[in-house]
Amino acid sequence: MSEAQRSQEVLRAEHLTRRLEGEVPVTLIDDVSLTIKRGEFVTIMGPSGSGKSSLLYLLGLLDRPTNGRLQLDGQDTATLSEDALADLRLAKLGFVFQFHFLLPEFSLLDNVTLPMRKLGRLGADAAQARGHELLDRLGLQGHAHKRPHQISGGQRQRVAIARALANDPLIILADEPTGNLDSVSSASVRSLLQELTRETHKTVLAVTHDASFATGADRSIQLVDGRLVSG
Ligand SMILES: Nc1ncnc2c1ncn2[C@@H]1O[C@H](COP(=O)(O)OP(=O)(O)OP(=O)(O)O)[C@@H](O)[C@H]1O
Repeated sequence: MSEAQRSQEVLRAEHLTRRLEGEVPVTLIDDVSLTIKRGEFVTIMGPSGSGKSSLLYLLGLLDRPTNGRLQLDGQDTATLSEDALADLRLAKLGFVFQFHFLLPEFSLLDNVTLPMRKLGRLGADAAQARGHELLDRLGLQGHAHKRPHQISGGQRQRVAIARALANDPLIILADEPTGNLDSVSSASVRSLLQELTRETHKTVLAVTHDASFATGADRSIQLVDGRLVSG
């Protein structure tokens, strides 16, 4: 493989396996190998309990495999400490979950600038300016100083996307991002994520039950019983 091809890869999983030991051992993910390229919009689909969230957690460095290797942006992650993994997540990954996980006592702007303040790359003024820019981009202009309970569920999810974009991540990982939304808000969140891949060349990896998500995706990964069956 040439260097140029390799640099297009943002994630490379080789034989990833995640087993839970115990009286009755459970294999959540079973020998999954895949590569994700820069700018791809990939959905992860499959029946309930097939391991979609487990795979996303492994790919998002929120869990460690029992076997196999994972490279993020060319870096092997196996030997990294918990702190180093947290730093890598903060700098290179953005997460959107089914529940927004916004901090209720913080304004929307503070929720969005929090990851920037943690990373410390931008000064306070630049972080505020970027926070406003992201909220505006996501159709939340005029709401920056509201708190999460003062806006709708669809708007909260858009704030969660703005927060995921805060540190200009390489990859956005989304776990059922439209699972709690009505159909209109779902469509808006879906098209926002799709626009992001087109406009900013972000890579999006989304677990979803929503077939219309897959229609607009570059690729759909199918899981059954923790195994990759296509994609
Ligand atoms: N901590 C755990 N202990 C025991 N079993 C677990 C644990 N976490 C997940 N599982 C099991 O592993 C399997 C995969 O779970 P996972 O949540 O990854 O599936 P999923 O495809 O995302 O499901 P859903 O679509 O219902 O959210 C399921 O059978 C689940 O019950």
